[in-house]
Amino acid sequence: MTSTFASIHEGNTYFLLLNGKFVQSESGKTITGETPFDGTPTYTIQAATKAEIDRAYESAALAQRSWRQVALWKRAEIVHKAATILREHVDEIATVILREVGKNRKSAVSEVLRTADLCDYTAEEGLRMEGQLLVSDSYPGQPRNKLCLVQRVPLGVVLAQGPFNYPCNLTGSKVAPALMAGNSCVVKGPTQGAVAALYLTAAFHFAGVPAGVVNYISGRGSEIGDYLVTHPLCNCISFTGGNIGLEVAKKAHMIPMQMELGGKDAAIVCDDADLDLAAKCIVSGAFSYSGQRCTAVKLVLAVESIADELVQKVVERTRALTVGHPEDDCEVTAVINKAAADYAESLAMDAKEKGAKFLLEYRREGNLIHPLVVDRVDESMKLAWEEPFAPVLPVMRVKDERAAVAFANRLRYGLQGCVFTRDVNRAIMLSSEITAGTIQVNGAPARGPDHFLFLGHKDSGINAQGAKWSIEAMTKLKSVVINLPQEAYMIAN
Ligand SMILES: NC(=O)C1=CN([C@@H]2O[C@H](COP(=O)(O)OP(=O)(O)OC[C@H]3O[C@@H](n4cnc5c(N)ncnc54)[C@H](OP(=O)(O)O)[C@@H]3O)[C@@H](O)[C@H]2O)C=CC1
Ligand SMILES: O=C(O)[C@H](O)COP(=O)(O)O
Repeated sequence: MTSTFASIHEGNTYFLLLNGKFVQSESGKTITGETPFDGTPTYTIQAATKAEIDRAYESAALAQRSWRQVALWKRAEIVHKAATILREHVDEIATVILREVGKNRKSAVSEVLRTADLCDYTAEEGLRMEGQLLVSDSYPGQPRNKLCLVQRVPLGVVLAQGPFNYPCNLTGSKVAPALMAGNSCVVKGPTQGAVAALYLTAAFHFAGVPAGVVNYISGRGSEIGDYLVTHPLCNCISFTGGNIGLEVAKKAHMIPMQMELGGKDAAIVCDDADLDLAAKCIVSGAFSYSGQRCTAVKLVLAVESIADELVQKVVERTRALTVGHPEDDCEVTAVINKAAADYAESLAMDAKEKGAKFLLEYRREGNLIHPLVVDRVDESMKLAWEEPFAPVLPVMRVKDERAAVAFANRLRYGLQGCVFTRDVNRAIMLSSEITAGTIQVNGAPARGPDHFLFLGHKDSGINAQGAKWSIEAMTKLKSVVINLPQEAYMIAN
């Protein structure tokens, strides 16, 4: 059976989507990716030109004028259809994710299905995007002779830029709410993950959005990124990625932004914690998808009195992790590329040189770093502060939970964190004092489920994500005030 997606590529070469057409770039330039795990060629994508970026934005701006007047139920019907298309092609798309970003098959399948669920939920959330009616006499001294109708209105063209680690889900977490809000999209996929992001974008095209409502651009962010984010027809930037996002935010003009950036999520383990639970959450939190999650546990702050016992449990569980090829559903696989592996290695070696202890043998084959627990990390080490985005877990021992909170609050990031304690009051008190978007109590940091609030404080982001909040982030408020000739009270009897 021919795939719905047959027209997005020719053999191994994948196209741009401009104004409803899948095309090769006029640049004649392409980029061929390689698998993180064995360096074999994956797919060839287009290196778009500035003129093609202009066309994408122009098409999106024009199409949005009609799209914003498409009935909400119709928009929802199309977004639901996109979810169905994703489910119908889950294996095809999961294979692309596995090859492009080295995610094991089970997790890749889960990412696609999670994205379909996100689309369905967002469609329903968009249908119920409430307005508001205000009456003037609710304000002191006012008669009821004014009615204020408040609505959310679309921004126009949303630039949707996702990271490599969830090339389908984090692109979908932008496109679905953008469309439900009445916006159109220019999608720029991560170069490693570009084809998965193209599949996601194309799913909306095949679901029936009018030409120009979704457009897809590929090419190196370092080459075309500035042009994309400063484009005069860009009305909103929804960006997920690393510190580059901080630069993007500074370059962008006065437009709304939804920025989900890096994290250094700390796990605070109190002296009354359930250490088996804490160890389980820390190991899964630190090493799933090889630590390449913004919400990965990236620092353990263990109260000294329980640190030895906790570390022993963490090491035992870490030793049991499966390490190897994503096709074998191994939990730890190669990180995205050599530069990422080199960076993580440099952080680990810097810590070791400054006195930290490797509790497992350091092993690396190419981009595959075996899970490593680094104990007795202190603030002189880069690993205490920076984001490895790899299977390297630092443990810092602290006097008590107050010292743990104090250190966590010195981190530049404020995405998530987690607290392990049996005392709910203590959990609430500590969570309220930690400067982060979300604190998980007795659980690992996580963005999912995708209708939950998800946001970063400090250098971890601007604005918020999560079905409802993403729709809001891609709209503005607008009001119409009806001035009545005299007071008017609606009555029922
Ligand atoms: N808070 C969150 O929800 C998440 C945060 N992250 C963070 O992202 C990082 C890893 O993901 P990664 O993909 O490497 O992130 P990057 O920041 O490297 O890339 C994110 C996106 O920005 C693009 N880009 C690169 N340079 C520029 C530029 N100058 N202008 C505009 N866009 C540009 C990239 O394109 P290209 O691929 O072509 O370089 C990609 O599409 C980690 O720091 C992680 O913490 C990841 C996932 C979720
Ligand atoms: O990109 C990421 O790292 C995701 O936002 C993490 O999502 P998860 O916590 O649900 O895996």
